[in-house]
Amino acid sequence: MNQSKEQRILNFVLQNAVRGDPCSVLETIDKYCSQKEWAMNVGDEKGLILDKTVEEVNPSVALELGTYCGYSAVRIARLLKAGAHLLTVEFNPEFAAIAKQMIEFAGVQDKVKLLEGPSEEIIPQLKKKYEVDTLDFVFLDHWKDKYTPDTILLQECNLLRKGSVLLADNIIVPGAPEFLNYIRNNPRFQCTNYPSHLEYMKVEDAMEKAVFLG
Ligand SMILES: Cn1cnc(CNC(=O)c2cc(-c3ccc(F)cc3)cc(O)c2O)c1
Ligand SMILES: [Mg+2]
Repeated sequence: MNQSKEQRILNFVLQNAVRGDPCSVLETIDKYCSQKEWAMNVGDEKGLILDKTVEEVNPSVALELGTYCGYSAVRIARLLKAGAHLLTVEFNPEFAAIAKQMIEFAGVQDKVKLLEGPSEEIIPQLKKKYEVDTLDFVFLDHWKDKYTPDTILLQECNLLRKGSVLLADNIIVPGAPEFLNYIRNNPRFQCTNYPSHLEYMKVEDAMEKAVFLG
């Protein structure tokens, strides 16, 4: 059975990156996906916006929705302080299997918990099953039509506190118009737009930061 693109990306990392070196893993994925096969990792340009936001928040508990191959999980985890951790949710079992290996190869597995399943089922379990109190940082990068329902669900489950920071990818491409309308017109969020480009392309994209005001 021929390999998936995601398997080819993982194999390229296993053969070309330095085990235990997250930066090497990120560089190698970006090299493959810019030169050989495009893939929907957040990439190195929007990745810098993600880095700056994570460093500014310095989260103890972070949540990522949409793991894919684990690129942004490695990107976030490499910046977390001792004792901090990232919970990352992936619905697609093939992607989750790739991401698990990517996270372990990068050596950040002690900081990352990969949860496989639909976000709408996992979010209501975070407090009791995963011992989360509140989330300091949330990276939204899954199905774009799930950004809004999942943001509402996070609030309903009391997982956000005053100052919790949401960062959403793909505001322009593929686009999340309903989310943008919801979050920018919601007085409980303070929003900031970060213009950028679609990963590995000259196409315009953007990220949106939304701080929960409590
Ligand atoms: C299958 N699947 C599992 N997770 C997801 C959620 N992610 C996306 O859909 C996603 C899509 C694109 C994109 C795709 C085609 C295109 F022409 C332009 C952009 C870029 C991204 O950064 C994304 O995050 C999809
Ligand atoms: Mg994305």
